[in-house]
Amino acid sequence: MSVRLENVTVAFQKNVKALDDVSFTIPSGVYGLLGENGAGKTTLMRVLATLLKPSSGDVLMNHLVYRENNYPSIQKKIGYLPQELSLYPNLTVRECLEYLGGLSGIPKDECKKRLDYYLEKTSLEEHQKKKMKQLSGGMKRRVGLIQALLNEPEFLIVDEPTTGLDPEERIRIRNLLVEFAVGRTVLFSTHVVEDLAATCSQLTVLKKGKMLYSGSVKELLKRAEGHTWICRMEEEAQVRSLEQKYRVSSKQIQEDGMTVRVISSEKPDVPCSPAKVTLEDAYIYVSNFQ
Ligand SMILES: Nc1ncnc2c1ncn2[C@@H]1O[C@H](COP(=O)(O)OP(=O)(O)OP(=O)(O)O)[C@@H](O)[C@H]1O
Repeated sequence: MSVRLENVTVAFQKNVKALDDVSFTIPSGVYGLLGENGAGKTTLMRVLATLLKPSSGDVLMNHLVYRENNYPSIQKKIGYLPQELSLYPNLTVRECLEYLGGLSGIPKDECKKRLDYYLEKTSLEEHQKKKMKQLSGGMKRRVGLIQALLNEPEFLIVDEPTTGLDPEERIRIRNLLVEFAVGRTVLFSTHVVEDLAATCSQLTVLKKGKMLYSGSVKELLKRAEGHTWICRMEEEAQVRSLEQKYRVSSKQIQEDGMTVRVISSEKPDVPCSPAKVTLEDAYIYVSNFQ
């Protein structure tokens, strides 16, 4: 399954475009959607989930065009984890998911099997008898993910699925999404670059509604090659002056001074050496220099 956006624009008010002429194709596997706050990620996902009609442009799921008469067949193939989801506070985790499974028309025995599997995969087995209102934020996020997975959709759309999860749970959820994506399409939106570095080989970068990059992680890394530097500074004042001139992506204090990572089109005019590009560097490079 592949999903294609063609010149999609969403304008909430005149002159304010949450998405501005965005075109790219989401093939099967895990596909990343990266962008700062307000970049347009949630808007794009809502369009893909059929919850929002674009002001102009088209979306196609394989050859099926996103039009109201096609929505029922499109929606059957979609699972969606929105950024905010409130589920029945007085039901237990299991009751809530069984109810949602029933609404999706999943046969009872099959629903039970899937629930056992996904509750184990998301480490929620021991919490399944808790009421939804008793769960922590990270647990609610995982229940939300199960509701999106339960129907085993061909196209899974997940909006920041790892928010509020501890490091071990993050890794488990990322691995679950990679496993789930075999033979399916998963759109994974986040502003945590690390999550995408670990899961996907292709992505789109958005900024203020515009598409800055769409393609492979490899090609994105290549773009920042020769523009990432490691500078060694001895004094805090030197670091401050470097920060005023260049885009600093990270700083590390060491015994003999400070190591500063700089993203710059030209070699900084301080002692420095080229660094191996990370996805975070490449993201900062395309977001600021292209
Ligand atoms: N219903 C709405 N009405 C008016 N403006 C909106 C609406 N929804 C979103 N916007 C605006 O559209 C832009 C994109 O918002 P969106 O929520 O899609 O960004 P995002 O990339 O998901 O951000 P975040 O990472 O903070 O969740 C923002 O400027 C936002 O204020």
